[in-house]
Amino acid sequence: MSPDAKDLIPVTVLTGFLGSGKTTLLNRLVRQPAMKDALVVINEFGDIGLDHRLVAESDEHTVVEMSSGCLCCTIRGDFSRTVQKACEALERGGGEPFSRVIIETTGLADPAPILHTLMTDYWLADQLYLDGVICLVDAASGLSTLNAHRESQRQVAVADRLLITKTDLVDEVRLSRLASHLATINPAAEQLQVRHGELDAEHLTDGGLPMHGQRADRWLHAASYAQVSPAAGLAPSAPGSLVSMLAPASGPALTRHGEQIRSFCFTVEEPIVPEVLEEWLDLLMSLLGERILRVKAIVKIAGREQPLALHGVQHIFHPPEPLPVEACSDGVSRFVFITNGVAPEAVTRLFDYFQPAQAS
Ligand SMILES: Nc1nc2c(ncn2[C@@H]2O[C@H](COP(=O)(O)OP(=O)(O)OP(=O)(O)O)[C@@H](O)[C@H]2O)c(=O)[nH]1
Repeated sequence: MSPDAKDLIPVTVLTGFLGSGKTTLLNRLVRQPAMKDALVVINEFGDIGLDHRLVAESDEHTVVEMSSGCLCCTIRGDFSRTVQKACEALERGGGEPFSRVIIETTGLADPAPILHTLMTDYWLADQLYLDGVICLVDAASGLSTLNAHRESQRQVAVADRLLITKTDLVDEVRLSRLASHLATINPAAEQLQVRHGELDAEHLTDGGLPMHGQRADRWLHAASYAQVSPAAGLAPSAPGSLVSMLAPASGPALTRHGEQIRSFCFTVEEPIVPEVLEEWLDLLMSLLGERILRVKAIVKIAGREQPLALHGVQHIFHPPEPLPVEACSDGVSRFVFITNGVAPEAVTRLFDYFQPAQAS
């Protein structure tokens, strides 16, 4: 369902490695008038509820503490119940619904499971929509953290917006080195600099699925990525020969943890037959789902006036959202892939495999 078809509550997922400044930012944010009716869901890692005590100081806001473990890996089911209980309590008390939900992940979390939960949990998907993933990166330690921890790379890779924090601790040269490195992992994410958590709450909003043409461009940022097209002119691939493409290919250097973040935009000029789209994505996700960190697409379907927005994390896709016609005014479908070591050719060859044979 389209977010404006029903009053769904926007969700911001706030991620970033340990010590990157998430709590500092949240403490500032929750004091802004725009955040008055927000629900902040935080979680702890280990026994020290430092985050909670700090955020709880702001008594205008409902803060739900998850009592044990890490949101993304041990208490995913509880996450749904926690948000549900908070919403129901508010309703019983006659309060207005939450204007926004902010989920702070632990510094060690891979955000993908949280995004899966938002897409697949029946209750959550009926009440909330993802309005964006915001990732904090410490200007001083960000480069070494990215090199050493794959969670940190994944957090950056799936983000819609990157906040470079602690910019007071580094000079311009280090800052621009970090900014360039972040752009190689995630070329489309807007980068903002933040000192001591000072950020206008408006920067938390509008990272999610597009509701009108202009936002659609901003959401996809297709032009920021390396462009690839169907492998026109190449002999159709047998499925067996595709297997060789599925190994991580040459490209950006592997990190110590074997991650090789690659992103690209696959462009298809002609409207896509719905069955081709379905079969291609099915096979792609079943063969490569674990290595596809995020997919966003605006697709022109053959025989359908309204384009569709697609949005997936690993092998899970959000139900397609119909968009206004102007969101795809040139009729070209664009798929942005952020992957761990998937060669663009694997995506394009698989697509070609499902194309109807051309009469010679
Ligand atoms: N110099 C400087 N220090 C900052 C800034 N932002 C945050 N800090 C400090 O960095 C440390 C870590 O910040 P937190 O906000 O606790 O980071 P976090 O991401 O919540 O940390 P975890 O909960 O461990 O993941 C704290 O001592 C903050 O005071 C900044 O802009 N400049």
